[in-house]
Amino acid sequence: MVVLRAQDASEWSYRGEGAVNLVLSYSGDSPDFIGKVLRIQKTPRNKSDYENHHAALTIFECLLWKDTEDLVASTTREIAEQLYVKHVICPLLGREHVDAGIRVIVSRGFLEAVENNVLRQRPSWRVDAAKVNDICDSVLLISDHSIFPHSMGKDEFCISIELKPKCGFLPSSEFIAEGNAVKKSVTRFRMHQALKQLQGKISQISQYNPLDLFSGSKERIEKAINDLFITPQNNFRVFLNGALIFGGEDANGTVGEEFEDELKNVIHAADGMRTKYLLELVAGAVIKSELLDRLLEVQKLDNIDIEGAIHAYYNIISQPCMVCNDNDEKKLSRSCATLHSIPVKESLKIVKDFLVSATAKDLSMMISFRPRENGDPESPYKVIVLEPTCQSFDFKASFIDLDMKPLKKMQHYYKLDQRIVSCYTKMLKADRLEHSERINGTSKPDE
Ligand SMILES: O=P(O)(O)O[C@@H]1[C@@H](OP(=O)(O)O)[C@H](OP(=O)(O)O)[C@H](O)[C@H](OP(=O)(O)O)[C@H]1OP(=O)(O)O
Ligand SMILES: Nc1ncnc2c1ncn2[C@@H]1O[C@H](COP(=O)(O)OP(=O)(O)OP(=O)(O)O)[C@@H](O)[C@H]1O
Ligand SMILES: [Zn+2]
Repeated sequence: MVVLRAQDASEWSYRGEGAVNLVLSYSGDSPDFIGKVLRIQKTPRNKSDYENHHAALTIFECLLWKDTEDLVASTTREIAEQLYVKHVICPLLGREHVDAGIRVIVSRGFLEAVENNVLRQRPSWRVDAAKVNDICDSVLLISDHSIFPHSMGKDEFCISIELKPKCGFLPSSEFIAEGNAVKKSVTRFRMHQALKQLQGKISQISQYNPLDLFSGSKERIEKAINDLFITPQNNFRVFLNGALIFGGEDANGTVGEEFEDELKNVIHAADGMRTKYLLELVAGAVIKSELLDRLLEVQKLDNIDIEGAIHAYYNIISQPCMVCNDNDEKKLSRSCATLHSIPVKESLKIVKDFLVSATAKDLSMMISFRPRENGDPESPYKVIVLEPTCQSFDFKASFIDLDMKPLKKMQHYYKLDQRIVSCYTKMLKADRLEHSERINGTSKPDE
């Protein structure tokens, strides 16, 4: 069995990270690791924000996932996470687009050495927020979706686009309180932008509309990709041969000659045209891959919204419902109370579906392209043609970041939802008062 030790750490370099995991790419020559990345769990420095990520499923989570093979028998959270992807997510999103990965044993020395080696490449706010969880004894080894396996010769190029689409539909649940009706016409993404701006998390509101990306319409998809490019935030990144060339943590969306230059070996077009053509290529691949149709179905497992699912959550944990307790009947939608008399089995289904949907609303897609030479033999990949340059590309699309969301997060989801709506509604009111003319042109519903 392969065990990664301190002396192996130098072969792994920083690829990226999110809130929970650090991802490293491989630069050594072991056939076991070529074309793979390691996904290593982090732990928050301020532990009070989270559970201990290493602990296995809680009692109520065991109840929730009891029908899912060996998931509940997992002795650590890492094992449970991997089985969740394998048994729950893969069948829903398609095995051909998901790699559940395998667990690799690591020594504490390896984790410490890796942490030291990558420290300078990590964004400082991510370093302040979390460190490698060195009590983990295994990490996940998964395919590096930003390259094509066994091909990266000197003259070969691969360009990959990472998209985080977020929620692609508007909820229509009867459990949404009257005062929150705006949720039915404005996307969660758009409303969340307002809160993030207020919190100083973003400097510019993104014009990206997830409904465009999921629309199936070529023009709207192209618009969505353009908007993502203009304001990438954490929703859009570009990698060339596995190295980040656009977007990322401190992305400000500056479009420059440098980026055009980087594309030279991939898109054969005149200066000033390559970025445009790349974005067209991405839109074409989004349509051709049909991945978003499948993703949308999974997202829609959340069919009663957090304002309904929260009541089912309290049924499961057998505690008085804080939402019903805190609100007088008039504020809540009339049917909420009925959710407290449904059978446990139904509550479990509602919450399970909600959490699976939460994974689908937070995942990212990686779409990778490799130029095909004329006369290339048949390809195992899909092929797409970029009309303006007459180039054809192999392309593949995969989902990443498929984490199981902790059951305990249900309360957080409810509170965040209320905060997002309330912030957006207040902003609208303030805007109406102060700039009634301007707002008339910009607050149209998201459809
Ligand atoms: O709640 P959201 O929509 O803000 O999503 C969170 C993401 O924020 P975003 O708005 O995409 O920047 C957030 O992303 P960032 O840390 O902001 O890059 C995480 O993905 C978080 O999931 P987890 O806690 O890592 O399991 C995400 O939490 P979940 O809601 O998916 O649990
Ligand atoms: N299989 C992969 N192939 C190539 N790059 C990857 C892969 N998995 C992750 N990455 C890169 O590493 C980054 C961080 O990974 P990931 O999104 O899984 O972290 P996370 O902490 O779980 O994220 P989040 O904050 O959304 O929960 C990704 O944004 C992506 O750029
Ligand atoms: Zn309730």
